[in-house]
Amino acid sequence: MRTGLLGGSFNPAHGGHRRITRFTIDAIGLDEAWWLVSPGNPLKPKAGMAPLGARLKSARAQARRAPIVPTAIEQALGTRYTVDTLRKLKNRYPKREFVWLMGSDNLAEFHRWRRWRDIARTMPIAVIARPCYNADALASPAMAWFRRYTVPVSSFRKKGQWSAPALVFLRFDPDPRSATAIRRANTDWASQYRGTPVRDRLTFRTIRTSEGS
Ligand SMILES: Nc1ncnc2c1ncn2[C@@H]1O[C@H](COP(=O)(O)OP(=O)(O)OP(=O)(O)O)[C@@H](O)[C@H]1O
Ligand SMILES: O=C(O)c1ccc[n+]([C@@H]2O[C@H](COP(=O)([O-])O)[C@@H](O)[C@H]2O)c1
Repeated sequence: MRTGLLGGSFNPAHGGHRRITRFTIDAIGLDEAWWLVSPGNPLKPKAGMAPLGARLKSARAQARRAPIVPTAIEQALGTRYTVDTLRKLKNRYPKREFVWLMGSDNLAEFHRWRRWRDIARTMPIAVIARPCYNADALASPAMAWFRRYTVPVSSFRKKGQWSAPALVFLRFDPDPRSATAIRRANTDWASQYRGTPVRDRLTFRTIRTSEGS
């Protein structure tokens, strides 16, 4: 099973997440993608972060009828840093072939992530172009290191084992949507997702929608 992993705050999930994920599934030949709804991005402030359950519910709504599985598995694994999450996921699902997915805004900051080169050695990475961030991403310290590992899309689609480090840069119709814009327009977006707890379909855990993550 070729599985893409899109980590994020999903505060809230939006149509841009759905669109880039579906494009990526088609472009690099994935069976499905998991959205790892983060208990808390280590580089982002806690203030303004909606409860994990509400963010997971918003992800469920956006993933409907698509081969996308939203999950709060990092909470179950007890991990915050991506390097730890990916190592544990590979141990837990040894038969899956994973690829890490992220928008170009994250590539621009990637050199600040804990042990980012180890992340790159753990699994291949697909970066999705994002309006306003591509120039910074391509000029970033991480990209200077990745340059020698950059591969064309066609090599991702080939059958057989993926190798790492490998980075593919995907350019689709740019999608300007962002969670920041949604929060600006509606500071209380999470209220529509309050109420009944949400069951994580991957971990079978039940997560409340009213409290901090
Ligand atoms: N419109 C988009 N185009 C490309 N990548 C995107 C887009 N929106 C989100 N992503 C990527 O999806 C992942 C999860 O994003 P996240 O949940 O942080 O949403 P966001 O819209 O970037 O949020 P915020 O505005 O709060 O930073 C990240 O890798 C991010 O780069
Ligand atoms: O591991 C790190 O050091 C690290 C630093 C910043 C962000 N991340 C991960 O990057 C993903 C995108 O986060 P975000 O908040 O930009 O949507 C999410 O899975 C975070 O846990 C990871």
